[in-house]
Amino acid sequence: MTQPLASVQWDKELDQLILIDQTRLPRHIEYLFIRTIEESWEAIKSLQVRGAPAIGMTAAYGLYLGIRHAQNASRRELEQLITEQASYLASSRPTAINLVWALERIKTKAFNHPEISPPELIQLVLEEARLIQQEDENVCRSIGEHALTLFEDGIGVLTHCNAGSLATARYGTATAPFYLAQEKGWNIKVYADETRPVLQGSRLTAFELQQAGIDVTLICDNMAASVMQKGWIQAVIVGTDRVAANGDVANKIGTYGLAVLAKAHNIPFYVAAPLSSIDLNTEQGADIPIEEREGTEITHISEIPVAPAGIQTFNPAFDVTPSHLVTAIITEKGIVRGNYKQGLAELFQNHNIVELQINEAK
Ligand SMILES: CSC[C@H]1O[C@H](OP(=O)(O)O)[C@H](O)[C@@H]1O
Repeated sequence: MTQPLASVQWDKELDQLILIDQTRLPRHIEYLFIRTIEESWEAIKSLQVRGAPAIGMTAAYGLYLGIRHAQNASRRELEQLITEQASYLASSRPTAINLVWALERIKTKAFNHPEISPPELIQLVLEEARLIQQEDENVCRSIGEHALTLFEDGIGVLTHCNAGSLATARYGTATAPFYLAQEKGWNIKVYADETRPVLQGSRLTAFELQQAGIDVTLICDNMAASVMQKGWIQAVIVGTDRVAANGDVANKIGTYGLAVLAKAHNIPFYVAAPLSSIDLNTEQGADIPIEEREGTEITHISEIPVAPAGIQTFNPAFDVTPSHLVTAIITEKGIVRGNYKQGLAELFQNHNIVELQINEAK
């Protein structure tokens, strides 16, 4: 098995962030050397790095890049700068809660240490960013272990978009059970939706699973119903950008349709959700801000026009799946079913997870 590509790496020697440019995959494996907060913001905005956990990590490192030269600032000036730079990074994409979760986690940690000097505070921000990345790999593996209790050797599983190793520190969330099943010697047959318009499924999920030697079949989004009808799919598993307190799930556009199809075919529909993607401060899915992106993502593929010039477009990057269509939410702390409002709240309470007070422009 080829080790999955690490989409986000911190270069300690050169004090820089190294990203795989995911807009160039699968044809070209190219790296971006990020040295400023502006480059971090642009990498997130342009989907050079994408995937909720990966953009959270990138924002965390970007915050450090945005303050690292303020060694001579006063403590008060530095705290003000951290707040301003975090707000700037949060403006890059609105839906994935991991972005603001990572920034709020760092701010909370930093501001809870009034005794340390500005240079020490700058170093603390970097150390917390690195901790977020290190934890994410273990979180993804734990999600995979819990997800495997719901799968069997030899089943067919459909997934959407890329909630893979490229979207996280390693393993992915929705793809974690595929990597762990391979370690166990199981053969799970993965069906990957291409995921129009940006094609994260064909360009990224199919790429990374094929590289890993995992049995993956690429299908167009409009083929999902047929493969379900043929009986090839025993489960659907997707990632998420944000789970609301009631269990409604924001994820890549097309996820809601898959959930309806799964229900119609009596196929379980699972959501792999790290706690960092669960937002108990947002009551319901209707309150989750849905990013709308440029119409050129729809009208062009690799800069080749596939629609008439000037055509009107509607390009929401995400949709919301109501909780009643979700069979279970798989987290690193366990699997939640049924009454999600109660189950998610209990999960946080039982594991002493402090829900960060996230202030975001709605
Ligand atoms: C674990 S990745 C979660 C989520 O993020 C992706 O969106 P994007 O590619 O626009 O960043 C997709 O919705 C994944 O399911």
